[in-house]
Amino acid sequence: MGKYVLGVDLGTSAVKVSALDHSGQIVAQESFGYDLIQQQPGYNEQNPEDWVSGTTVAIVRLILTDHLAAEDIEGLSFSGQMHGLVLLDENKKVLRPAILWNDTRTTAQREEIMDKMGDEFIDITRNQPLEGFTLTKLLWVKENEPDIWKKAKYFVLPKDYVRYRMTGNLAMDYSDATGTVLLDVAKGQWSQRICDVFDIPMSMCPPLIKSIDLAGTVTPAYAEFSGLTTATKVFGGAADNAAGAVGAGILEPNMVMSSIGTSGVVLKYEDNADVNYHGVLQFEDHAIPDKFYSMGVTLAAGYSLSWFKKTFAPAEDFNDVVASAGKSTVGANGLLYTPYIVGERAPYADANIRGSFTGIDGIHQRYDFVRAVLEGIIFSFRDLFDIYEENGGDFDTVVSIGGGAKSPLWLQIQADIFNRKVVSLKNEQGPGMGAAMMAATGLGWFDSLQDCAKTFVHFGKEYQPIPANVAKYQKLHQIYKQVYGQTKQISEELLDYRRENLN
Ligand SMILES: Nc1ncnc2c1ncn2[C@@H]1O[C@H](COP(=O)(O)OP(=O)(O)O)[C@@H](O)[C@H]1O
Ligand SMILES: O=C(CO)[C@@H](O)[C@H](O)COP(=O)(O)O
Repeated sequence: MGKYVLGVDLGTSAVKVSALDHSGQIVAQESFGYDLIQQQPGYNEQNPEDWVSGTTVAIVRLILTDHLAAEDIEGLSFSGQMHGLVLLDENKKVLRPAILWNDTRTTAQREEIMDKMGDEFIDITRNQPLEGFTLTKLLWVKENEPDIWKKAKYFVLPKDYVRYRMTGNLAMDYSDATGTVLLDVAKGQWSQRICDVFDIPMSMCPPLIKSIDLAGTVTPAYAEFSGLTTATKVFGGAADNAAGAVGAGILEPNMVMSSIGTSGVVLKYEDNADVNYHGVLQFEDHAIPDKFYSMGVTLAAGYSLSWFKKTFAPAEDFNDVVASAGKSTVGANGLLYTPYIVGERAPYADANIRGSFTGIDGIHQRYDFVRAVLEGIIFSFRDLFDIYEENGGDFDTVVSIGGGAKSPLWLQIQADIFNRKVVSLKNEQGPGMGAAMMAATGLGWFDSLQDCAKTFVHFGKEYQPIPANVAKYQKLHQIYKQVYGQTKQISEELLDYRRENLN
């Protein structure tokens, strides 16, 4: 039996590869960053080759720098940024840069889908056809890039492409397939009806596999490229939020996950598909066979903070900038931020809304702005909690994961705004941990992901809500909720201005 599994977390800002042993300890970790290509407002692309190179560099470093013996790496699996469209030709060569989950150019296609299918679409896929999801991107290419469309023979999602390059086999797991909005969720198959209505050949849809299924072994070519051996087994993996939920131990309905990555997510485990959020929240297949989860997504969570830091504090240490918010007050001395800087997905499915600071006063310091950004992101999560509460959601524990969970101040702000206990993980790598757990379970180290969680998932510090702060944040959230409606028209006019003045 090999000593290690690798969890490959293919994020939007970077790929992080973690090596774990049988006890779930992370023995080594390497990452490699890449950029977004943003050619126009609303456009977000990445080059799939950057994902392959980044993943390979991280694996090479694990072997050469961290001295893991390649033959000890028994298996690996993935957590992948969701929805991004990777189009391949008949030789499985990439046809254009991938169009990502946070790319919102596809409002016309979203409307076209709803005009043609309406509620039938939501009944089949359990989701609205939002700009971020893969089907709208497929239709955009079909309508705007006919030469590329003619050559397109297959589509996959980001981690599926990396897995294909490692194994030579094309596949997609169910958890990511739900996010394409081409899956008939009840039947667990690609939807013939949706493919027919939009004239998409079924042959473009890759074979479906489970997250813990074996997808293949490392090819001789990839072994040479990466230093891995051809004996290493590669397992399906999951959408990053499904993987994050596994890695955060979200395996019971009384727990909720709050993830602050580039995007932000509030996610709830769903035992069955009976609950219906009518597309207001996303509804997805879980990495755990025959289980589901629902979630609401804030498009720019960690991205808001990274944008702020890059723009206003480029030379400073990230931790110092975040910690400076401690010099401000609850409510950032009366400054409010809405994180709609790339549009929003939930609770407002609105590609044209843009962010704002409201209440700027001559007394405000930069640290108040940082605090307002941290709080504004969590107010947007609070909007999602409100939806769960309106639907009878009953939960007492929030597990916080993602890069944002590195900040103790931000974890306390979450506890105060959610008015619930917030726990962090001992290691904040929820999705990477989940990916490694899928490899460990696929290899038979454990009988199930739930069984694996007992050994691999360890909670860290608990943050309890502070009653005086809870009361203040409840008042501020009522004010925050007014900003969307009052900035909607202004945002649209400003976006029109930008589009007219593109150079
Ligand atoms: N020290 C920190 N404190 C708080 N937030 C941080 C810190 N470092 C990074 N972040 C946030 O974490 C986000 C990245 O989280 P991560 O889970 O790695 O994202 P992704 O999977 O999308 O690549 C960044 O956008 C940043 O805002
Ligand atoms: O679009 C979604 C979920 O529907 C995002 O959550 C992406 O899956 C990107 O995740 P991060 O890079 O922020 O982890």
